[in-house]
Amino acid sequence: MRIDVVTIFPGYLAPLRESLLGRAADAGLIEVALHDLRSWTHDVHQTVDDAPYGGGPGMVMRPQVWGEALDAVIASDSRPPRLVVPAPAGRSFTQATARAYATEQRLVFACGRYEGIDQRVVDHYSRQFPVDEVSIGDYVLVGGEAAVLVIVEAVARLLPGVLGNPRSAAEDSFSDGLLEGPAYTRPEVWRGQAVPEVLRSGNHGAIARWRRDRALERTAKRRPDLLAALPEDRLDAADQAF
Ligand SMILES: CC(C)N1CCN(Cc2ccc(Cn3ccc4ccc(-c5n[nH]c(N)c5C#N)cc43)cc2)CC1
Repeated sequence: MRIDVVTIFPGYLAPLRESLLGRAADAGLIEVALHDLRSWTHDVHQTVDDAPYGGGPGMVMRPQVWGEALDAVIASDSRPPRLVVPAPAGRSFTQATARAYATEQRLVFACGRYEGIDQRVVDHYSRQFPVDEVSIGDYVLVGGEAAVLVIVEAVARLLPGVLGNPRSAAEDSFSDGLLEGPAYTRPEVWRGQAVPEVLRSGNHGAIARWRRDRALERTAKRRPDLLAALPEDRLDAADQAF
């Protein structure tokens, strides 16, 4: 997978080259290219923003510079892109979105700042490629860069060969629609707290049941919306207690 990120703060995306993603890049599983939006400005001040039509606070990012940048970046590789634009008003980015993006050959991220990017940029490219405006959560950030770090990590970990243990991605939260339950490791007792007996029993059936119960219990308490959204056939008779 090729990932291009256009931003006025390329240094913000440096973590994409660290650890998990760094190894994936070194292994050729992911190619990451960072592009400074200001490279496509033509004035001495490298202006990327202007006052909003209709008035209001803040500034909006100019369409001309984004158009020149995205034209150049998209043309730099033959793989067809999905353009991803993080935005507070975007559709929610979920694990299902991450799974869908993991099947793409190429993702191009447009990181806005200020009050966002002139809408005509999204409208223009939507006529040529799939374009998604996505939000990583119901809180307000200052720009799209943090969202790109989140999205790229959530997607990259699903790519074959990126995670040391592929079962992790298959069994983590949200994969079966539930939150995962509590996890434990040695020592058996820590500050007077013992590991639940069943996990040391060697009874794999009982362990699986206990883990399922804890996942259902936690989901019911913390994310009843996920439980309500589960298809009927995903809950068996033993689950009905939740
Ligand atoms: C004055 C008043 C009526 N306005 C009302 C609407 N407000 C919306 C507004 C607020 C902040 C920003 C800053 N910003 C620029 C680009 C950008 C990309 C993503 C995000 C972002 N924030 N939160 C997420 N989950 C995000 C994601 N993904 C934020 C971004 C842009 C836009 C702005 C203020």
